[in-house]
Amino acid sequence: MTVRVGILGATGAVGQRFIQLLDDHPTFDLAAVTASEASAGKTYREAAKWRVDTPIPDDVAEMEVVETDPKAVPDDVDLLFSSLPSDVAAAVEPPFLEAGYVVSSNSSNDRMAEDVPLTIPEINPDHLGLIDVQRDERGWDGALVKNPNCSTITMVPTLAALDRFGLDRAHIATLQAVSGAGYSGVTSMEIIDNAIPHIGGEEEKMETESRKLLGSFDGAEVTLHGVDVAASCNRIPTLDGHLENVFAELAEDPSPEAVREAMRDQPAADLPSSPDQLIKVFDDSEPDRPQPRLDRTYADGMGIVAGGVRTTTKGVKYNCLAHNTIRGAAGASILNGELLAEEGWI
Ligand SMILES: NC(=O)C1=CN([C@@H]2O[C@H](COP(=O)(O)OP(=O)(O)OC[C@H]3O[C@@H](n4cnc5c(N)ncnc54)[C@H](OP(=O)(O)O)[C@@H]3O)[C@@H](O)[C@H]2O)C=CC1
Ligand SMILES: N[C@@H](CC(=O)OP(=O)(O)O)C(=O)O
Repeated sequence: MTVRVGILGATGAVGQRFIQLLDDHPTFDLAAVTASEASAGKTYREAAKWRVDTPIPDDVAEMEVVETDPKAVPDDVDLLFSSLPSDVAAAVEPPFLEAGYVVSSNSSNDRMAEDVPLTIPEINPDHLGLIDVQRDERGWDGALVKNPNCSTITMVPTLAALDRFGLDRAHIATLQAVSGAGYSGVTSMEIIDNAIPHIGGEEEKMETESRKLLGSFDGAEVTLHGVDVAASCNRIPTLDGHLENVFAELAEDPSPEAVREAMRDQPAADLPSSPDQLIKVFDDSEPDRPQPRLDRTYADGMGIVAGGVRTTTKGVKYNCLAHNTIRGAAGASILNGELLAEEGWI
């Protein structure tokens, strides 16, 4: 079955990743690209300052960019991906939902709303059931599904694997790539030869979104997981790939090998963009992995890579990494779109 898709905010950094990842997608056919009024009416090639490392697909280059308005998007588009600034998304997504579109959104607004599924297909696919609650409460014909923040999605699959040992507490320090801040987010004068120990709002997102993702859904509401999460976020001068140091306190006392096995056993999803093995784990023979430059393209950027598993007095510490604009952004929304299609929500 072919699904006709559109991208809201298609000219931006994440929008460009959507276009790259949707090129040659087995079932999704790109039919609409939107951006701001300043870009509307131009061809995509004219409107987008293309910065992705593969060329703009020929058919997309000549597409007309339209306004981010339900009236400008063809009615026969089945699924919209959203990569708008969150304040814009908060204003613009509801009219699309009222008009009956299903929106798989990467923007941070409404991630913690009680009736909005915040989903990683390999971790909490059942939370999509919140769509029925959402439709009842909001009267929308469409549906809104969110993927998490890029730093959150990097660690949550590893925490899910640790939960079999009784996950009590997780403390995390991040080393985040500059692409996470967008093309103009940090200047070269700020970041070269430097590290910035603050990323606005990021720590709160990691601390709350992770508990929702790991929480349980009873058909009516999500109960947050009881794990105590504390994060400290740092920007460093890598281009792509967020690396994180995790310190997890556990009820049980597993060996590093048992932890590595649990991470390797964390199930993948049977979806077109899901990796065959969700978490790749380095053992003791390569204690200096994962590294952003060497490991961010694991599984075409859709996988999680972990390593350096060591015991502590109350549990384990380890490092994990994911590609922030692929697994952490556009790829995460596409995977949610694939799950929506697979489960018949579109
Ligand atoms: N960069 C990253 O790694 C990550 C980003 N995100 C999130 O994804 C979202 C997009 O980020 P990013 O791609 O970096 O942002 P960009 O600023 O690069 O792109 C924003 C997009 O939104 C469009 N837009 C801006 N204002 C309006 C408006 N008023 N009406 C309609 N369209 C508008 C822009 O169009 P135009 O070109 O015409 O201005 C552009 O297409 C954000 O919410 C961000 O927080 C999430 C995870 C990672
Ligand atoms: N804050 C993230 C990127 C981002 O935009 O996150 P969010 O999707 O939560 O807005 C970073 O700097 O790496």
